[in-house]
Amino acid sequence: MTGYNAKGDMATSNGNHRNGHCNGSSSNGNGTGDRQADDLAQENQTYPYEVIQEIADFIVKGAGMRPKIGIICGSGLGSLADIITDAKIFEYEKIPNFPVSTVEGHAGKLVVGHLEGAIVMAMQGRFHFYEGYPLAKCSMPVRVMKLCGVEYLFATNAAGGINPKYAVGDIMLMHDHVNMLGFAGNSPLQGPNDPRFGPRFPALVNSYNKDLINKALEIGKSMGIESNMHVGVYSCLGGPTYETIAELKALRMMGVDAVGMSTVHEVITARHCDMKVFAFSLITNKCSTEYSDMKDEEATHEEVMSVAKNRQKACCELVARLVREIQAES
Ligand SMILES: O=P(O)(O)O[C@H]1O[C@H](CO)[C@@H](O)[C@H]1O
Ligand SMILES: Nc1nc2[nH]cnc2c(=O)[nH]1
Repeated sequence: MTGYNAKGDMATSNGNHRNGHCNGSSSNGNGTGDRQADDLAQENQTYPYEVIQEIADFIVKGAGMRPKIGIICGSGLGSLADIITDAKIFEYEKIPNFPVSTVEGHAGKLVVGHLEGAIVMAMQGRFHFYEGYPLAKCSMPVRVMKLCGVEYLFATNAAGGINPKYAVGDIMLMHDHVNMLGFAGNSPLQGPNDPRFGPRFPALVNSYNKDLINKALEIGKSMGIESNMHVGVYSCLGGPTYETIAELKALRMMGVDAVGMSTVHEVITARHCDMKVFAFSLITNKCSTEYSDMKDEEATHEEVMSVAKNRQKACCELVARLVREIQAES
C-alpha cells in the first residue's frame, strides 16, 4: 500500500495527535515515498487514482462483496447503516489512507453488506471541511465507492430549514444545490484532473436523479409522510458556525431551502465520475430570517442529533424502500 496523506497531521476528537497514514510508515522504508506523496498532496490536495484503487481493493477483498449502492449517513443518522445485514464493518482508522471522523454523531465506520437484496456500502461518518480536511479529502470516499463498483450514491444530511414552510423533522429531497464553497473558489475537483474519474469541466444541471426523487415521493406517500416531505435546494457553508440571520436572509433570497455543512462536494465528486445521485436533508432545526423571531433560540448540535434520532425510523424506511426499488429494476 502506498503511504499517502492528502494533508498533514490532525488532532482527533479523543485528543490524540494522529498522522493521516494508515500506519505511519513509509512506502519505501526510508520515508522518501511518504514525503513525495505529502508534497504532491500539499500541491494538489488530490489522491492519485492508484491510491483510491488500493483502498477500494482493500474494502472489496475484506468484505468479499462488491457494492452497488453507497450511502453516506448524516449527523445522527448512523442507524441507516444498522439496517444492513451480513455486514462487514471497517473502522476508518483501520482502512489504509482513510481520514478519521472527528465529529459527534459520525461513528467512523464503513459498513458493507446486504439491504433489500442489494449489496450496499454505508459510511457511518462523513468528513467535513470544518474538520480541517480539504474538500478533495472530504469527498475522497465517494471515489473509493466508485472503484468498489458503486453506481448509486445516497447522500443524507441534517440541515437547518430556511424555507418557512419546513418544520423540524421534515425530509427535503434535494433537487439542486447552491455551492457556497464553490463561490469562494473551493472545489473537490481542484487540481489536476484524472480523466479516469471524469471530465475536466463536468456539468451539474442534472445532478439529482429525477427518477429517484419521484420514486422517493411515491414511497413517502405510501408511508403517509407526504405532508412532511419537500423537494428543495440545499446549500453547504463551510461551518462550523451556524448562520447569522443576515446570512440566512441572503441564502433565502438565493432560493435556498435548507442549509448544512456537507453533501455538495460529495455530490460534485459523484457526478464527476458519473454516479446516479439521490440526496435528502432531514430538517433538524428551523432557521429564521427575521430578527424579531430570534427569541432565545439558537441551533445546537445536541438538538440536531436528538431530532435525527427521533426521525431515524422514517429515514431508514425511505432508504430501504428506495434501495428495494432500485434492486427490483435491475
Ligand atoms: O451534514 P451532516 O454531516 O449531516 O451534519 C450537519 O450537522 C452538523 C451541525 O450540527 C454539521 O456537520 C452539518 O453539516
Ligand atoms: N450550516 C448549518 N448546518 C446545520 N446542520 C444542521 N442544522 C444546521 C444549520 O442550521 N446550519
